[in-house]
Amino acid sequence: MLLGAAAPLGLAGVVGAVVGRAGDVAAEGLSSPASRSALWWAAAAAGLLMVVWVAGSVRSATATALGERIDASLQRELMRVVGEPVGIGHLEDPRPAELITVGRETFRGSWGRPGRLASTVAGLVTGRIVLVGACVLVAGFRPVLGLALLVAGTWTAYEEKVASRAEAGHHYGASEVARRLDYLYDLGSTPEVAKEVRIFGLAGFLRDRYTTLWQRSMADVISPLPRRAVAANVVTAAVVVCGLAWIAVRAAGGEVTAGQAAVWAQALMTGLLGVKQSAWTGLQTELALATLRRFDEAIEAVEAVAAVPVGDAKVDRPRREIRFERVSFSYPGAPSTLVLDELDLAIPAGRSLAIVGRNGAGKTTIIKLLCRMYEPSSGRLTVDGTDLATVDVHGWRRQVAAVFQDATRFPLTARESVAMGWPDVPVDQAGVESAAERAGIADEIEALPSSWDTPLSSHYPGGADLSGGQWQKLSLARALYAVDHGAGVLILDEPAAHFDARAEARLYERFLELTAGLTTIVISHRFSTVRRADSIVVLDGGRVAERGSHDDLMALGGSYAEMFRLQAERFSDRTNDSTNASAHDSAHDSEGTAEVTA
Ligand SMILES: Nc1ncnc2c1ncn2[C@@H]1O[C@H](COP(=O)(O)OP(=O)(O)OP(=O)(O)O)[C@@H](O)[C@H]1O
Repeated sequence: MLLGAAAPLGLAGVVGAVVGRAGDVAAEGLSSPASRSALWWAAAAAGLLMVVWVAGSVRSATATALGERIDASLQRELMRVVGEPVGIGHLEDPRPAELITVGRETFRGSWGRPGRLASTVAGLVTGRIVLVGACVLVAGFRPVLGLALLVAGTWTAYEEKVASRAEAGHHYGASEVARRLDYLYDLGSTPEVAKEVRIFGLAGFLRDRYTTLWQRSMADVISPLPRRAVAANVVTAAVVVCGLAWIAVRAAGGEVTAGQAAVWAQALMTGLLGVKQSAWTGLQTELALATLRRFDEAIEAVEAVAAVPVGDAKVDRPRREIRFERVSFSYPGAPSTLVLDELDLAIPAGRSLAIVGRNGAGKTTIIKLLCRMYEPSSGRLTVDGTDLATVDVHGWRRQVAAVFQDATRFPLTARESVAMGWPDVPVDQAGVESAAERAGIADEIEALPSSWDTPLSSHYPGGADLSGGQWQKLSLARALYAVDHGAGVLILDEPAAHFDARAEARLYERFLELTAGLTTIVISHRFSTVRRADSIVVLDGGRVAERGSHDDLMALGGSYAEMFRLQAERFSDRTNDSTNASAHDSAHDSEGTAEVTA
C-alpha cells in the first residue's frame, strides 16, 4: 500500500525533473550532459511506473487472497454456530433464524462480502496517503494551495463516507424485502415447484408480486442525491483547476521553471485521483462493513439462544426404561403454545410403544425431545434414571436410529445412503444389503442403472431419483443398518406414510421381527402398524390420555377405540363399494381391509 501510494508521488517529481531538462536538451543537443541527465531521470520514471504497476498487482492479489480467507473463516464460523449446538431450537427462534439467513446471503454475491474489506481498505488507505503526499508536494508551490487541497479533499472524503454509509444502510434496511424478493424469485424459477405453479396458474401472480415488491424495495435502496458530497467534490475540483491555472500563470511569468510546474501540476492531479479513489472504495467498504455487522449480530443472536447443557455421562442402550418426567415444552418460535404439558411417559426398554393422537398432538415433538433436538421447557427425560441433559449427546444419538416422516433425500449413492446410518465403520456391503432387504428396497436398488453405486439424484450423470415410498424404505434401511451396528432405540415416525398397501402389509408383518429386543417407538396414524406394538399411548392436550395394549384400549372404549373403528369402517365401506367396481380395484382395497382387520 505504501509503495503503491508513494510511487505516483515520486513519479510526479521524476517527470518534473525530465521536463525541467527539456529546455537544456533542446539548446545543447542530444549528446550533452543535460540530455544524459534527462535520460537517467526518464529511466527513473519508467522504473517508478513499473513499481506503480507491480505494487498495484501485488496489493490486489494479496487483498484477494486475504479476502477469501476472511470469507472462508466467517463461513466456517457460521457453520459452527448453526451446526454445533446440541439441538436445533436456535435455528427456529425467529430472530436468530432471520439473521442466519442474512448471514448466509452475505456470501451469495461478491458485492458486500466482508472479505472485500481487504481490498477496499487497502484502496482507502492508499487514497488517503496519496492525498496527503500530494498536498505536501503542492505546498512547495504555495502552502495555501496545499492546505486548500487538503481541506477540500478531506471534506470530500468525509461527505462521501457519510453518503456511502447511508447507502449501505438503505441496502441493510431493504434486506427483509430483498429476502422476500428472493423467495418469490425462487418460487417462480425452480423446477421443484413447477407442478404447483402450473396447476394453480401461479406464474403471473408470482411475477406481479415480484414486480410490486421490487418497485417498493428500489424506492428505499436508491438513496436521494447526496448533495453535500456533490458540493464537496465540486469544491475539490475547483481547487485543482484554480491551482493548475495559478501554476500556469506563474510558469508563464518565469517565476517557476517548467520542471517545477510539471511536478506541482501532476501533484494536484494525483491528489484529486486520491480523493476519488477513497470515495469509490469508501462505498464498498461501508457495504462490506454493514454486512460484517449483520454477520456479527447473527453469530451473537444464535449463541445467545443456543446455549444448552452439555454433559459427558455415558449411556449404553436402555436396560430398564426411558422416562419423560413432568415434561413441558413450547417451541422457541411459539413460546406461548404449550405442546407438551407436564407429560409423564415411561417407555419400557426392549419393548415397542406406539404413540397415537390427532394431528398436532405432539407425537413428533416427543421424538425430537428424545433425540435432544430441543430441551424441555421444564421437567426432565431420563434413561435408566440418568438425566438425559447430563449425558454425552453424541454417544446418546449413536444409540438412536430413526426414520423421520420428512427424511432428508441425500444425493449420495444408494450404498452410502444406507451405510451413513453408522458412518463410524467402513461400509459393510453385506450389512447394507441385508438392511435394504428387510426394508423391502433391495430389489429396487439393484434394478437401478449402477445398482448400489447409483447416485440418488437425477441432477447427477447416471443418477436416479426415487419415489416418496422408496425414499422412505431407504430411510428405514438406514435405521436398520444402524440397529445392526449397535443402536438400541428404534424410532419410526410414520414409517409407512408413503408405502403402498403391499409394502405396508409387509412392514407390519415383519414388525415384531424388525423390532425384537429394541426399545421401539412408533408413531403412526395407521392402526394396522400401531396395533402390533406391545403398548399404545394416546396423546391428547400434551399428556397421556390412554395407555394399554390394543385389546385393553379397545375394551376401554375411549378415543383409541373410536379412532380405530373409524378407520376400520372406512376400509370396510370401501370394500363394500368395491364389490361393484372392477376386479382390480376390489383386489387393491381388500388388501387394505385385510391389514386393518387382521
Ligand atoms: N418447529 C416448530 N415450531 C413451532 N411449532 C411447531 C414446530 N413443530 C411443530 N410445532 C407445533 O407443535 C405442535 C405439535 O407438533 P407435532 O409435529 O409434534 O405433532 P404430531 O402429533 O406429530 O402431528 P402429526 O400427526 O400431524 O404429525 C403442532 O401444533 C405444531 O404446529
